[in-house]
Amino acid sequence: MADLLRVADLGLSIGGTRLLSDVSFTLSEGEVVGLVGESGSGKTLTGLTVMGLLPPTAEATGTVEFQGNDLLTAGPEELRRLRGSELSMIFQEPRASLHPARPVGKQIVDVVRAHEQVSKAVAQDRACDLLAQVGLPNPRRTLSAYTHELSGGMCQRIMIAMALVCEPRLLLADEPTTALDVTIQAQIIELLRGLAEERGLTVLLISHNLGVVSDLCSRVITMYCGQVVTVDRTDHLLRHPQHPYPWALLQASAVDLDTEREHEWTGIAGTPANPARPPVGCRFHPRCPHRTETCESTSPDLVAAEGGGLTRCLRHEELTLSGVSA
Ligand SMILES: Nc1ncnc2c1ncn2[C@@H]1O[C@H](COP(=O)(O)OP(=O)(O)OP(=O)(O)O)[C@@H](O)[C@H]1O
Repeated sequence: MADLLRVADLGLSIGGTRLLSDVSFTLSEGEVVGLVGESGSGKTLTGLTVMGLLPPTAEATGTVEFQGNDLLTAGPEELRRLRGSELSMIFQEPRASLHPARPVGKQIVDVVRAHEQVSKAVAQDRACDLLAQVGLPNPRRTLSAYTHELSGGMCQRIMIAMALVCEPRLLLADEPTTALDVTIQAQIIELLRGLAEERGLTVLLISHNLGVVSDLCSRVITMYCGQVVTVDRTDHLLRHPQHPYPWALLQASAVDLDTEREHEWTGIAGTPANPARPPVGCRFHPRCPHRTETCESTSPDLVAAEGGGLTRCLRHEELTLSGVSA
């Protein structure tokens, strides 16, 4: 499959503070890929960089190639056009992204009419179709509802409907289920899975939750302290992590290998390193049970690992880290 997105050596500073370094990964057409890591590891900033939604004081280096065009050198007009036609992003708190004092139907109609030169009546029919496609019962009635009349899961379905207006090729979903209860989380994940399969939509699912990611994604990118530390197939990552960080994430989240669901989050010992002041050497070394003196002084590159993935661990060839036990 052709690469839809190719991020290479991405670095990002905001207001002179370095927050992302050497972020590299690819997404193929139609792939659903997870981007995981603890809070502050740089997942959202990576998504916002792809969308061109950074604050004015941001400076990005490297390349973010989408369908062969470098988004980092694209002008604001071109980025706006892409966001209106090829790229969409949904966020953690859907209610916060919707206007509380306007019926949701009007808000979807606005988005439709911002993209297509159609009458209000046609835009309303399109809004209704979209609500049906994201599994909302009674779409006509939902169009006239306000957010306070809808559940969090319904609001997220509406945000997904809005993200689909432009029929994007790539959907960035930033913690789309975190604010929802477990049953609704599963329904939203099923919806995303269906959309990816039926539309060939490429999805980058940003989450700290390995259970959610392992349910939906064929590959997983792990970030720590502003860097990508592994890229691997999900099944391989769960059984044979090639880096002590995803290994620790797996142990801490206790993913059950039989169901591939996360049942408890206990956290990793130690404090996440701050990307603005990263440790010398391997950024994970202060929390790594396998560190050596070399890890304290030598920065590892992202290199090929056993199983076909990539890892940023100096000791990956000698360590045998087994995944979580069922
Ligand atoms: N606009 C900004 N200005 C300065 N620092 C920022 C800005 N946005 C994010 N950061 C910092 O960059 C780092 C990465 O943030 P980011 O939001 O990408 O992390 P994350 O992995 O998505 O975490 P979370 O899961 O909590 O959303 C954090 O240390 C954060 O405080």
